[in-house]
Amino acid sequence: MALTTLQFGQCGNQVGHELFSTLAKDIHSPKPGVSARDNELYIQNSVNQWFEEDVDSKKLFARAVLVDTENKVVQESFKKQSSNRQWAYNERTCAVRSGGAGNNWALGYQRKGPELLESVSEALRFQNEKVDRLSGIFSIMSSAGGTGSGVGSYIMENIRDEYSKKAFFNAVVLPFEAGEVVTQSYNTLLSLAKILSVSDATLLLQNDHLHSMLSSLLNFKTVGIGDLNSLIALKMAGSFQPLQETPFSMKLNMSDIIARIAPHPAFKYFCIKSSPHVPKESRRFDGGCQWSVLAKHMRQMLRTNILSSDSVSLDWELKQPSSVPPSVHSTTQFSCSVANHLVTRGLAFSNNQYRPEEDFVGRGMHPRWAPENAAFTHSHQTRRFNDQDKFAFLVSNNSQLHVPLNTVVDKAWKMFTHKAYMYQYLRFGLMEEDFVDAFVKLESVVKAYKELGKNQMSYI
Ligand SMILES: Nc1nc2c(ncn2[C@@H]2O[C@H](COP(=O)(O)OP(=O)(O)OP(=O)(O)O)[C@@H](O)[C@H]2O)c(=O)[nH]1
Repeated sequence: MALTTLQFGQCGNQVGHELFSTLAKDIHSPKPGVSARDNELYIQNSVNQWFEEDVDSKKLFARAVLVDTENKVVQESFKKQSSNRQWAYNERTCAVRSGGAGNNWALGYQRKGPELLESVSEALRFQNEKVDRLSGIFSIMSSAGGTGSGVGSYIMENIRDEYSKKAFFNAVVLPFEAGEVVTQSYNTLLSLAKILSVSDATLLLQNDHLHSMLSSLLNFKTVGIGDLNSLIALKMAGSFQPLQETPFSMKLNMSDIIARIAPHPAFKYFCIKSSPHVPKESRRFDGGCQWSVLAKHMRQMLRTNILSSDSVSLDWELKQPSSVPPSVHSTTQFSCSVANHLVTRGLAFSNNQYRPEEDFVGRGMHPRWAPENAAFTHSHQTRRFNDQDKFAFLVSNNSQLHVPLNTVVDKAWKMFTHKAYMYQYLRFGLMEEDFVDAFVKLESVVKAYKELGKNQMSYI
């Protein structure tokens, strides 16, 4: 099953580059921990999903289209790969204009998007006609600038019909709350609202949260953009690299996961939680941790504080799993999930000792309308990942997602009531009604996720 990745703007291109580097590193892992045959099968599946392989040189070419309104980042991607012998981009799959999009969704959506549409469509066709079975289109962008958000939403909207039978999903990087772009809340609001009607599912990635993970779990003294991207790429690759059929877990590909994680049109967002993130020098730890401990730790990440309606009380993703069972406060409860998909990678998983569904399926963990067997799925892959014996990922669509979405709506609304920076958008043809429509759409999503949270049950 093949996917084509669309990389939009500075962030989309940098994250995309890091994703393909992580995938190539995983493919070429010197210590896969499985038989040569199983390793070969995994590599074949992974290459088919993400890359084109040159028959003679065996070099991998990313099945990607690079889109930007400035040449710089795309050029840098090509420069970086001249020293990289494992994989490359194909030069025919770039769609680039000059001038930038000035951190303005309206400039990106109204001007630059239409200018780029034809070359993006051509580049996509060039990539896709080489593929036997295309399963989906995966777009990556940030929401704060003008290109990722504006051009990204315009292109997604305008190519949707051509790929109406394919999984169509995207990853959006949300800006730092104390962000560097003054109009970032408007851009985020407008792009999330637009993408909502065209994407089957949207992975939300929060720069602030990723930053906290790197500083508190991996002890980074300073965190650069490249570090954030490595973590994003790790989460994506860990969740979407090939999985295997076992007696107790399901072999799902990326589009199966998307269909399961966002089964309802009102709940199309998801996040990826992962553990354990261990500094290299203390890697001894991860092999010693039981799968049951790791899976229970992942479940803790679904806890919220019932005394605070707006925030997650203790973020368990910022803690290392401990072999001591967590002490649980009566003030915490599980957030209600539309769906959770647990991916475990590494040492064999035996369900004689532990069945994760016992921890992830139960009273109040899912809305009443969600069939319990579909609301939680588990997939395993025995091949080692990221040079660790055990790594778990939780792809989760749960009520906590209302928090980052609500923050965006609140901040944008405060600016909108003062008409702040509106002229920048109106001069590119946007109208106040477009903002009002976007607020209505996103507020209804926030409300749906908040209501979902009311299904949650106190810990018993
Ligand atoms: N995680 C991550 N965030 C990034 C990266 N590059 C930029 N950002 C964030 O993305 C937002 C800015 O968006 P960009 O992608 O730079 O902008 P753009 O889409 O290229 O749009 P224009 O600059 O207006 O043409 C800010 O919130 C940055 O913090 C990156 O490589 N990784």
